[in-house]
Amino acid sequence: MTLHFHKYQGTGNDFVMIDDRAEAFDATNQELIARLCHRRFGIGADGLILLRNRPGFDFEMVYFNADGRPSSMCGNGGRCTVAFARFLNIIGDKAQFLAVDGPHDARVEADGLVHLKMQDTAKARRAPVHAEQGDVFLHTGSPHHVHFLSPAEGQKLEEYDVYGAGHDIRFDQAYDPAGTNVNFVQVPADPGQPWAVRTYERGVEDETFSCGTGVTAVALAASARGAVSPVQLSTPGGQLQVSFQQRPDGGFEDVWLSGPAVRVFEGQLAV
Ligand SMILES: N[C@H](CCC[C@H](N)C(=O)O)C(=O)O
Repeated sequence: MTLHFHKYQGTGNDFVMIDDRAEAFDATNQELIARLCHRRFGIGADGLILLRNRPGFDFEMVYFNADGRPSSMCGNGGRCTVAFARFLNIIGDKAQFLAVDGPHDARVEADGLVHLKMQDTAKARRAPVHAEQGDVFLHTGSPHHVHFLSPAEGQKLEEYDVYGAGHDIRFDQAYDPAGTNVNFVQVPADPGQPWAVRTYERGVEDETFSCGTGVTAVALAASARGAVSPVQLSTPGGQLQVSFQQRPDGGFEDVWLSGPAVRVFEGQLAV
């Protein structure tokens, strides 16, 4: 069988994207998905996304991590799927699609900027590990542990051992059995400045260039440290913005993740 695919990236978080409206792709074939995502033996990506038809919605997004397993919501992947749907002329500049965590509204601007509405999010709670360092946990469609680097420790985000520290937290038994993604944040001198984030991603089992649900979790957690909507976030893969309204119960609604989503190339592969 010949597989026709497109490669997309959203601030460096990259995906194999497949127009699977015919539902010809075997979504149960974990080995194939992992092989397609493999950086040496395959196309190479942080995840694989199927765009499928779904009655009542413009489309459905089915997301798999690079390990080949179905996963929770992917924010950057959602933005890329909206850009892909626009490229396929399935949508105009607005969309409503179904993902694993429910319906999402989205808007695409002429310059390619994609705004994705995220699910309402409960307020940050003490993380089950490293709470003494002020670490918090939020679920923004995917689970996220957030660690704010402490200036007193003189830590610099660009020198931080994101893989080592991230791996330890991701596999800590306190997060069993599902695990979590792990975000490390440099607090800006002025909360109105960009918040720098690096993320260890579950299911990729490595640092990614950015994580959409991750920067969303960071922006919401940063609201308790002076950040005001819209929050600018800088990641190794580029700039993202998160806007939100805070609810009286401390939770968040009207949460939007905004940033670029780029079609890098398309290709065919015998599978
Ligand atoms: N690896 C994540 C899913 C993808 C999240 C990330 N790529 C994003 O943009 O939100 C997890 O297993 O929870």
